[in-house]
Amino acid sequence: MVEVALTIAGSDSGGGAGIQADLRTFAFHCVHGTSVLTCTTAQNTLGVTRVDALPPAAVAAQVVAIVEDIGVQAAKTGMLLNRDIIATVVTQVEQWAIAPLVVDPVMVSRAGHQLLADDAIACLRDLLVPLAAVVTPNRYEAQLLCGMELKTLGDMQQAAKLIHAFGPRAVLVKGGGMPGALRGTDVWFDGDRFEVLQAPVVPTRNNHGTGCTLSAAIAANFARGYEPLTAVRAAKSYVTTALKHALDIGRGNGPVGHFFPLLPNAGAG
Ligand SMILES: Nc1ncnc2c1ncn2[C@@H]1O[C@H](COP(=O)(O)OP(=O)(O)OP(=O)(O)O)[C@@H](O)[C@H]1O
Ligand SMILES: Cc1ncc(COP(=O)(O)O)c(N)n1
Repeated sequence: MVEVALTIAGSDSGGGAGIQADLRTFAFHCVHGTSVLTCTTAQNTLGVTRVDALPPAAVAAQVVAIVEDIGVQAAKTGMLLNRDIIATVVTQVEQWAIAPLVVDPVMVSRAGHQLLADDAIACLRDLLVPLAAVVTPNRYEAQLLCGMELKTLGDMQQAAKLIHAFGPRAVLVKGGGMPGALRGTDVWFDGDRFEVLQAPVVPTRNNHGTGCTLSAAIAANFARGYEPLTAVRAAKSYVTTALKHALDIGRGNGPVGHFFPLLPNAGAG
């Protein structure tokens, strides 16, 4: 059987994050990737210069085309941009019972560009997050979702608990934006147990797309039938390897290397 995963996300013209990172991640995991585009970004390693939304009806039609014919074993959401697109995605996920769903609550790019309208945060939190098998906020997104500042491991655990109360089955608070050794540390909470997932900090500025890659790898592992925590552990290990093989391209933050670990003479970025 061929496993199929779906990403509902934005396009990154520079190829480092968004749909492009998700599809490469699915392919690396030998899972067929389907995609629903929510918007295009004019983007490179330095930042985002323009964002154009797709009409919500175009988003809905892409979902229908995929689920009516192909079907998916797991899905993830990334950049959803605005309230109308979020509401459309929620309707489609519910109507077609798309599950398990990984929600990456993308809000701001690594370079500081806003990727979600201010008035859409509550909509994402109240309508989409409760449908998630796993929601994967980074430091900044966790702060916006639960209203507390994150400085320590204890703060990450507290935030995971607060976000769990919004209704997802599990929360993974990611540490890429945390200080010191916490940069490679993520916190898992499923309502029952906490788990601290640790990886050595990879000393590279080429970290564009880490969050997209992690959530896509979790979805791919779900499609392959992994249990949630097993899916997350394997995905974290993949991101660490991809970071070690990040690409030194452009003048800003280059992308992680999704396939480069496989190539002979793959150099670390
Ligand atoms: N320098 C690093 N060394 C090791 N692991 C890292 C590093 N930076 C990020 N990570 C890991 O990468 C994953 C993604 O976390 P991060 O906090 O960077 O997400 P994000 O900010 O959503 O990413 P994105 O850049 O796609 O928005 C997490 O597992 C995190 O621990
Ligand atoms: C289309 C799109 N989706 C997601 C991100 C977040 O990734 P990052 O924080 O690495 O910029 C992005 N920059 N662009």
